[in-house]
Amino acid sequence: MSSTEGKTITCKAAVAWEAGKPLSIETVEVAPPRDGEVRIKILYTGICHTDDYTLSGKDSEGVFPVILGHEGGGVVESVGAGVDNVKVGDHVIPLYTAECKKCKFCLSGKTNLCGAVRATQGKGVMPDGTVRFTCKGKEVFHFMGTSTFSQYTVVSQYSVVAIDPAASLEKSCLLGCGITTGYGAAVKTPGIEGSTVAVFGIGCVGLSIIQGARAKNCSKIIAIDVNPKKEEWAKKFGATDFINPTELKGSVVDHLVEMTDGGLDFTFDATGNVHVMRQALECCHKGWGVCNVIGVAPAGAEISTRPFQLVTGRVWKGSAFGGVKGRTELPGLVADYQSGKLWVDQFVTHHQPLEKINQGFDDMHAGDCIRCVVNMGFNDAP
Ligand SMILES: NC(=O)C1=CN([C@@H]2O[C@H](COP(=O)(O)OP(=O)(O)OC[C@H]3O[C@@H](n4cnc5c(N)ncnc54)[C@H](O)[C@@H]3O)[C@@H](O)[C@H]2O)C=CC1
Ligand SMILES: N[C@@H](CCC(=O)N[C@@H](CSC=O)C(=O)NCC(=O)O)C(=O)O
Ligand SMILES: [Zn+2]
Ligand SMILES: [Zn+2]
Repeated sequence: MSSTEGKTITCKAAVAWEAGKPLSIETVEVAPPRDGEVRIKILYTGICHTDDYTLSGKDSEGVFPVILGHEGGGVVESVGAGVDNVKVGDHVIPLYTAECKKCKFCLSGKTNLCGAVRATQGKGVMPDGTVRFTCKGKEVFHFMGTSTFSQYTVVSQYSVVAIDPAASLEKSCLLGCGITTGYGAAVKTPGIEGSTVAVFGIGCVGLSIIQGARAKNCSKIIAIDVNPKKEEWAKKFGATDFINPTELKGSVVDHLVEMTDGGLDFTFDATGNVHVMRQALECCHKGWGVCNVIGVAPAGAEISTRPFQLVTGRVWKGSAFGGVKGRTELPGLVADYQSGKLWVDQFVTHHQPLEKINQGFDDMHAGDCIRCVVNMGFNDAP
């Protein structure tokens, strides 16, 4: 039993008081976990573009004040009644895509989406409709069921998975979102083995798609990005070609169709730009090309194309968290990282302490950052 079990913990967190403003490092109170909940000491967290997107005010589910963050790694501090999937001291990764293993979605065998906590998660509250965070006497909302920008957070038992304690949490926290999202989206695509692939947007997600496509021996892996610095990154991860659309005379779609004798077998959008999503569909091969939308677009944005693109056999689909079931499959990805099969360390380009988390957001915008890992400030962190 930990000395803090059953008690409110006072700790540091980065609070987003309102949209469009920098985060504020505050002293917050974190209430004990209730039935079916887990309180986690967060040691490290990545900063994902989705945190930035919600902070910007463009997220239709955005609520403030809130503690953002969903790419964390930590240690279980205490558990509420009825929790049997993790225990105090376990090394864990919080899961923004929960897995209850008993809802209609989880039992369908068709999706990694889970219905157990998603509705309350989207409102920034725990499954019982209340919050565990307070700051300066005000209630603070949760984010994506994880809120990893706090030294301690509370999550549903369905939103956490234990991993091998021998794995570095400083690195494997990135499996909580970006790497798993891209790698899973690629390797779980039926028929991708040996095929031709185009990846739009070469950030953490895009590089992870390339990594997955390489693992599946794709014959052509074309990386597309408007940032010329991404060519070296894309080639390092396994891209066979790189295109900067701003350097082309004609359209990127025409160029890709010509390069691939009629179009790609599989394409992926990892930009969040709806115009790019259209390009990613329209460069697919007639009759069978499949476009997977992964990027998150602002509230109100819509995708469009001529229905003829679909009539002639192209498919538009999407995926969240790479189609990966977190509690069932994430420990396997951690094992793949430990064995060297899955690159993770290579994604970490920047580090910041919690006090400088806003600098981490600036790093992300600078164009040469793949992932910034934030150290939450525990001197005993492994
Ligand atoms: N569906 C899901 O489960 C998840 C979705 N996301 C979303 O995926 C997207 C990518 O995330 P990150 O890799 O972290 O972002 P990132 O910002 O690191 O990478 C995006 C890349 O797209 C490039 N880009 C921007 N406009 C472009 C254009 N017009 N054409 C080609 N390239 C362009 C940028 O230069 C950048 O390199 C974001 O929208 C993020 O919110 C992230 C994680 C999970
Ligand atoms: N709140 C947003 C939805 C954002 C979104 O699509 N999120 C992805 C994960 S992005 C991670 O970095 C996701 O998991 N989607 C599935 C889900 O159930 O949320 C909005 O309202 O647009
Ligand atoms: Zn993310
Ligand atoms: Zn479920």
